[in-house]
Amino acid sequence: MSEISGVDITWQDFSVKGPLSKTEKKRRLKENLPIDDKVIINNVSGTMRAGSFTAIMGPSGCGKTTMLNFLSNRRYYLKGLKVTGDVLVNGNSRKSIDFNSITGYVMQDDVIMESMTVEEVLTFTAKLRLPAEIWKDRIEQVIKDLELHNCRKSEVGGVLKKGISGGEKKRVSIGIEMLTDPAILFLDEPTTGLDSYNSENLVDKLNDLAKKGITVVCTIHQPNSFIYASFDQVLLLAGGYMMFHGDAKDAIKHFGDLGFPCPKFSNPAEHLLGLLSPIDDSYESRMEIFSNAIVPDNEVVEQREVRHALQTKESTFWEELMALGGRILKNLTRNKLIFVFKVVANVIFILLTLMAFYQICDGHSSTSVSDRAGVIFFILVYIAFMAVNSSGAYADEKAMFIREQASKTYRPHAYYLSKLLFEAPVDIIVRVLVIFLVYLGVGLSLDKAEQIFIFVAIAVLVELDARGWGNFLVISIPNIQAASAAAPFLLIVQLLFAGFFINYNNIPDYLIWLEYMSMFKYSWGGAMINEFNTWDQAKCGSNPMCDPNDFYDLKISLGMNILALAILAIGTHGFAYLCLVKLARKFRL
Ligand SMILES: Nc1ncnc2c1ncn2[C@@H]1O[C@H](COP(=O)(O)OP(=O)(O)OP(=O)(O)O)[C@@H](O)[C@H]1O
Repeated sequence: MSEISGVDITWQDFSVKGPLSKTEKKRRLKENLPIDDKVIINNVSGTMRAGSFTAIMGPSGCGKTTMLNFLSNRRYYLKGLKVTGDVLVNGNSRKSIDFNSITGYVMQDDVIMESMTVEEVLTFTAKLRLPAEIWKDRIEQVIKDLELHNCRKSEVGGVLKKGISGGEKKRVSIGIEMLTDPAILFLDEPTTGLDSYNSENLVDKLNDLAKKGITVVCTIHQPNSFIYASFDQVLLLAGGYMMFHGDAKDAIKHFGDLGFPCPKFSNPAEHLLGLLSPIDDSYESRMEIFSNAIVPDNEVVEQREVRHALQTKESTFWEELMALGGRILKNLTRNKLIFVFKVVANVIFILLTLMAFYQICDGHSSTSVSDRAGVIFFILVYIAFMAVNSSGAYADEKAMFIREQASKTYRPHAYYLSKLLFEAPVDIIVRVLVIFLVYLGVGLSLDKAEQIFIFVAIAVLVELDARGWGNFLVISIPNIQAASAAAPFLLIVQLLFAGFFINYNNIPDYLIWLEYMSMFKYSWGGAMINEFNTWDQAKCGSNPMCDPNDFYDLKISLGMNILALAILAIGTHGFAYLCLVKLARKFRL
């Protein structure tokens, strides 16, 4: 590990107030009590020294996570709260330094690309954030420090595919943050979900990192006695106060001296949490004793330079695009099941369509006109529904995107473009093959060779439009289930106003804007004009249907329909991209 100039972090007069819950507000209103904001943390100050390992502990709801968010500057998570106080780093105001570049934050959940190996995960971040001369050595160092040799070539895995263990996964999450050699490492409940062996092992590793000069700060729920003994510092929060901050061993003595000794053979952490939790009638009196005995932590830190020992870099757009593209391709080739499913779904579609509509369009009767209109509509609808669902990758990767944005690993436009250039083409190639086969099989017009190519071009634009809508929904709606429910609804509305179910003339004026936004209006209209381009009305007869342009009120030219589809594609992807930028801004530190 490179030499870190140690960093002391000081917080001064930190207070947090938050809105009352609805039920509490109702109760207070009923009892004529004031309904002011509740105090979550009340004017606390203190310092964590370089090279210390501090655990923030306290009963549920005491403000541990809020405190960690404040210290680590994760402002988005403090939204809705009234927060006051300052943070100093080596005696300098946090605002005066690039705080993000000297910190790492490990989220409670390990959000890592499941199909990649441990080494690939580390390489992805290292290549983007570190200069070419050092990234390989740095990966080796992190693997050594976090003892990841045994699993370096193993896939991370997930719920459906067994991969590395939970403890290893957590160490990989820490490793990603450690690549840039941060001076301060924040961890939100790092042992949650781990068995005691893995928890102890992890805490050991964190202790080792602290011994190398890093200021390690974590929140923790109920550590066992071995883990408690591994902390050098504990910060105990309860009832809005910092009840204790200092040596973990001194905490036992402090509360013992106040008349609450830790019983023999019991877990000190459990004993302390029991004392600080409202579990019995004597809670109020205990709190009074503890708050009167608070030793203020007003240690003055002399001002000194904040120096980041390791040189990091800002990657170029091209590097980001290539790294993201490589990750997408690895993910695609390793998730064979998804690929197989897509191929099978398309093959079934071809077979069913050909069984139902084989050469149905071959004819010159009025029935053939409605058959052609129906088949064209059916193919376009199929493409749109398949494409709108392909935005799932954005949903699966949202948490990972947020983590990577918080550490500014790449820019949102590189991410969005990588999806369009590396993920979409695989689907589009499959779809083009399907459309060729179906077009020939159902017997759509081949009077002019370009007709089939124009139809394919229209279908690809529908694919892009639907993908744009899908991306927009998945990125802009925070709830994935709500976004999935909205996608078919959005398509159904566009279907209704395509001109197939309701003739354009019959659409009420106040709903006309829905017609203009319908990708089916332009794709179906364009494909119909293309299909009947060479139509010989004389062979069909006098049935009104024999003049499809007039019967279906197809007024927009083929070129204009294609242009409208292209504008819709640019518009929907543009909106989706803007939502992605907004999402990234929320979480970028
Ligand atoms: N953004 C917010 N808006 C409103 N209230 C909030 C917000 N964030 C936290 N709170 C409230 O602040 C209090 C402290 O929450 P916090 O999550 O920090 O506690 P915690 O000690 O980490 O809890 P736990 O151990 O259960 O995770 C809770 O009452 C919570 O409801």
